[in-house]
Amino acid sequence: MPQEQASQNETQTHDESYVIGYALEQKKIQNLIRPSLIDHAKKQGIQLIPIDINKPLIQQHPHLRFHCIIQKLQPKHWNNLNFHEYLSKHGANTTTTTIIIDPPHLVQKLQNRVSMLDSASHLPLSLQNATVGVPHQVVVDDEKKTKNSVEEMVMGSNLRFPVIAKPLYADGTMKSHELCLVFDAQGLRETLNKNTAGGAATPVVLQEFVNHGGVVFKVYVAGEHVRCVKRTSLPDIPEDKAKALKGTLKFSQISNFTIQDNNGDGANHLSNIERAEMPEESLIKELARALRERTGLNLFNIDVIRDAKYCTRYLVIDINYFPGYAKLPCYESFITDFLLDCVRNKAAVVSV
Ligand SMILES: O=P(O)(O)O[C@@H]1[C@@H](OP(=O)(O)O)[C@H](OP(=O)(O)O)[C@H](O)[C@H](OP(=O)(O)O)[C@H]1OP(=O)(O)O
Ligand SMILES: Nc1ncnc2c1ncn2[C@@H]1O[C@H](COP(=O)(O)OP(=O)(O)O)[C@@H](O)[C@H]1O
Ligand SMILES: [Mg+2]
Ligand SMILES: [Mg+2]
Repeated sequence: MPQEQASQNETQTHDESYVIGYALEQKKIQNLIRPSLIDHAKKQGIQLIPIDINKPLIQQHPHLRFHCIIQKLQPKHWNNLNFHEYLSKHGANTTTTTIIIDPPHLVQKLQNRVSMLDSASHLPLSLQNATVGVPHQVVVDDEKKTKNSVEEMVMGSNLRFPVIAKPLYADGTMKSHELCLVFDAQGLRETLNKNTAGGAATPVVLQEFVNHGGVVFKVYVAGEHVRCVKRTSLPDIPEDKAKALKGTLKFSQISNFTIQDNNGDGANHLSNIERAEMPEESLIKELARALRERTGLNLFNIDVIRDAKYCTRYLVIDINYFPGYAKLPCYESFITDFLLDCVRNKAAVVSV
């Protein structure tokens, strides 16, 4: 594009300007609301305004009308803000509707690793070869723990070692990201025993561990906008090695690590990440669309792995509400385009 035209586009004035509020915790604001996003949004006619999550919205910015509000909140903050009071003034029955993205009762379903994956099971995807499912899993709560031996839990649920133990509640706490690979019955006994060092508090889900080439595909969704990136994951465990492994291995947020593969011969080889082929774009798009429909949500990402044994078998292992979009290249336009859709084409979004 010629430079003149480019700068003309950048300084282009907008017939309409939109006010979008963000109700987020401080850490999230620092990660997401960077000057580059504020600038990009501004050029598209969007003003991004911080909302104090500790007091009622009705008491804030009395001279502004919010076209849309994005949020990632704990229940106490949701109560503090009292959106309902605000909406009764600026909501659906008035001429100045404020859209709030997304409803908390739907977000809540992603905070439990069973209801989270329910939305991804038996997906109505029509693709030539590929299938998308969820790994086999079982919940262990205190009652189950006292009534069943660990052997019964595993065998009776058609699971086999290794399994991954994950806290049932994915509520954003550090603990909810503390996972554990469990290699044998003794390891599981230790994992389920809170009183031992490294023991996980129940309820936990025990999930089938699936070899997948050490790469997780993260599918970021913002309304109709979808992007998929590759990230580091757990390495494969060959079957013969798995039989010899004992005990447990704790890990946390492994996809945030960058691992340089080195085969031990001093030479740098292509990493698993570089080697891994991306899933077909049509699959990613259909998956995102189906999950938007199933969850009723706009802002989430999906962790997907591809079975190393059957390369057309994909598994959804995690769905996160309002993830770290700033890790995406050019996330500024990704977020801004979604916000523009919200305010221009209200029918395309689901709100409170
Ligand atoms: O902080 P980031 O950028 O690592 O984002 C986290 C996400 O990382 P991702 O974008 O999937 O790589 C992260 O995804 P994972 O669970 O690690 O797959 C969560 O969404 C996390 O939110 P919460 O702690 O579960 O409430 C997200 O944390 P918050 O930014 O919402 O605190
Ligand atoms: N069933 C599974 N089989 C193989 N690896 C898994 C499985 N579930 C999770 N993992 C690995 O563990 C990581 C974290 O698990 P995940 O369910 O996404 O928890 P979190 O919410 O903490 O991100 C994944 O990114 C992946 O690397
Ligand atoms: Mg994850
Ligand atoms: Mg998660």
